[in-house]
Amino acid sequence: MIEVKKLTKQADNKLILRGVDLSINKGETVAILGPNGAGKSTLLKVLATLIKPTSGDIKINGLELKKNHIAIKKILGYLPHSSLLYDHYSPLENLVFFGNIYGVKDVEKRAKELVKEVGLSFFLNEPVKNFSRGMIQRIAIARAIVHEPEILLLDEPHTGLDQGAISILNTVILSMKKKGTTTLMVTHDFKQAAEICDRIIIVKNGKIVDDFKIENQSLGIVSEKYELQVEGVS
Ligand SMILES: Nc1ncnc2c1ncn2[C@@H]1O[C@H](COP(=O)(O)OP(=O)(O)OP(=O)(O)O)[C@@H](O)[C@H]1O
Repeated sequence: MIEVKKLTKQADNKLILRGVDLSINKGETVAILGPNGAGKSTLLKVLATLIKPTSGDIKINGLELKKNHIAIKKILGYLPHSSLLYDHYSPLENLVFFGNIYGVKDVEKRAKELVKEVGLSFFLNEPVKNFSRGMIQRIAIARAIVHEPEILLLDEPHTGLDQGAISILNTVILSMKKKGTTTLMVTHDFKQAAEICDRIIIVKNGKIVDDFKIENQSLGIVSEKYELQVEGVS
């Protein structure tokens, strides 16, 4: 459960988030859409405890973010724009390294399973520096879920992935959803948002301007509402 009240974020005299109120239930898969510069990544970074809000309250699983960021970090999986991987390490070494930080049990077994899940077993021991952007993104996704987080925060997860990898990622997100994981996903890809999310939030100028549930993977409704809110087309 994520509860955000009157959240603002200011940087360099610019108000990036202007009073965000948001409540997300356990197990929901939520897409955050919006134009460039709307504040989507900033919202995700605040929730990921990477940057501090200027004002407002955030509670995650009933814990206040301000006071409990270490406990909260353990239940979060965050995929930023950059992969956070070590270039000279292989996928196995990277995942074992990050798994150990989170105290993952049988970490080598878990790492190998994840590399298989993202379809890169053949490259298990190759240094990541030799990988393509899409391959790096696959391992970055594995890194974000190595500790089986309760909450997944994904910043443009589909970017750079080929069709095969997109379907692997969607399978990973949906299978985590079945286990009760809550996912927030910033994306520009309406098709993927409609396909795997059950709720859409539209952010514009640092505010939530629409928040609705979708059923039956309805891409049409997503595009229609986005155009209405962001491009002012009715
Ligand atoms: N640390 C910072 N200092 C100053 N301005 C910042 C900072 N971080 C972000 N901004 C500005 O805040 C605005 C929102 O940035 P953010 O990255 O959250 O947007 P976004 O909605 O994720 O955009 P995109 O779709 O392009 O990734 C942008 O104008 C950005 O330049």
